[in-house]
Amino acid sequence: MRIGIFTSGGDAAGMNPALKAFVELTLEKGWEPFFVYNGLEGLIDGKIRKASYQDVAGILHKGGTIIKSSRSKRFYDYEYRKRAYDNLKKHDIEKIIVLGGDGSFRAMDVFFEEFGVSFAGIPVTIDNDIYGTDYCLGVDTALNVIRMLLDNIRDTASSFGRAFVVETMGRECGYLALVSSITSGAEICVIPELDVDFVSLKRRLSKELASGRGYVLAVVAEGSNKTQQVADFLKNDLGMETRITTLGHVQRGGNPTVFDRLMAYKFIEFALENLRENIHHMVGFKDEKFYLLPIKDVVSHKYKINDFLLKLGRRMTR
Ligand SMILES: Nc1ncnc2c1ncn2[C@@H]1O[C@H](COP(=O)(O)OP(=O)(O)OP(=O)(O)O)[C@@H](O)[C@H]1O
Ligand SMILES: O=P(O)(O)OC[C@H]1O[C@](O)(CO)[C@@H](O)[C@@H]1O
Repeated sequence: MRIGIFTSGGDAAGMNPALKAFVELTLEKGWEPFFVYNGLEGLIDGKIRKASYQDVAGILHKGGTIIKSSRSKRFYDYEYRKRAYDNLKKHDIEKIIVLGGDGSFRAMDVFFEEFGVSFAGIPVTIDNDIYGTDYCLGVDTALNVIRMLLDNIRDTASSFGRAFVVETMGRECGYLALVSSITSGAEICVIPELDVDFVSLKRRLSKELASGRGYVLAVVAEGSNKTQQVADFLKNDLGMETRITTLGHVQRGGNPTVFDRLMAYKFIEFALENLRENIHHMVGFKDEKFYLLPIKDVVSHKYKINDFLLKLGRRMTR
């Protein structure tokens, strides 16, 4: 059997370990692994090549994706999806594994409906915002990168007695900011999922500053659109010298953590075990178990951060 794999949407650490696992496990099964380079764009342009052990040697520790990723305007048009299908047929590729976010799964579901190409989607995004899975590959590495950066910022914040507002990525989802706030001991956490009570915040932090607090760390999710507002609050309401740090794309890079490397293998193994005829599902990880969820269910629901984490985060919003 010939199986293709591609990476799509925002890259995340864990993609390379997953590609390595894919090639090794596919060959072990006596199947033929193919790389589709450059995501959906490469599928349209026929950038498809048989993969070998050599291709995946020495990539386990690398962030990003050695086969490149893309977002594709053309894939929204039937004409280009047909071209993509013809490319797969040319190589006799029967099934696909896609490493990406729910946008990429949606794209492949449309493709499945039109051409019957079976596929398994593995959730890979630093945003950890996909319905049906507690964990998306790459989020652990991103959280560790953010942790390191927040520790560094704390060093300078405490040295100067300043307030820092640190903006994380995550699109509309506050997961990265929330978990980072909790695990870095931030004083303020602002995410789209929680309301902020600036009056209570002022009361609490004024008291803390009066009794010796030397600096303030606020972590703000990009999706809340409140970075400037929080900075203005710290400056005007608390009278603190304030700086904003937007972490940006540094959060997407870095070598994958042990956890992401291990999970990459587990996701791929489960996907290959279940890559049967007519599969058009995502491999989810819930309650410590892997399972399959139809893409229709994935894309018709919104991911919700679990209540326990939200409860911990709420203490930093007031
Ligand atoms: N309904 C659709 N029909 C055809 N193609 C689609 C559709 N939805 C998404 N796509 C394709 O999937 C690509 C990837 O989607 P998107 O940019 O949302 O990234 P993602 O996979 O969700 O990853 P991330 O959000 O982490 O960057 C889009 O650029 C587009 O080419
Ligand atoms: O790389 P781009 O196109 O600037 O996209 C950035 C977006 O991608 C992500 O890094 C991953 O979805 C988001 O957190 C962020 O909003």
